[in-house]
Amino acid sequence: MLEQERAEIDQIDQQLMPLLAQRLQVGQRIAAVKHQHQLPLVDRRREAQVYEQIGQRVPAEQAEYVRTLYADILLVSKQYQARLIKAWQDEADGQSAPDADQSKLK
Ligand SMILES: C=C(O[C@@H]1C=C(C(=O)O)C=C[C@H]1O)C(=O)O
Repeated sequence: MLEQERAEIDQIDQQLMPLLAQRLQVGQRIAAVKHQHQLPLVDRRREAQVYEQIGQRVPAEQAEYVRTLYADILLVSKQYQARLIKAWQDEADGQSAPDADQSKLK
């Protein structure tokens, strides 16, 4: 019982997990550009495009669930980028302690 379905889910996860890691990896490159050019971390217009694509790619009855999943994917994506940018900034500032200089906190 359920072996077949769980094997299917395992196969899907096998594709999905590396793709999620790859997505974060591309985010790392985007973060580097944002750091280099002092661009804001969050881009709401781009996020709206991502959510819009869900409506085009997912059956209507599942779109709401996929949107919820993407809210987490985007959140983690931004957390990851924020951590990278902070580390690069600290490096550029000479490894100052995180709260040693309040003026550097965003
Ligand atoms: C990856 C980016 O950074 C943020 C994260 C996004 C994402 O994970 O899709 C989209 C927009 C930004 O808020 C980006 O700017 O493209």
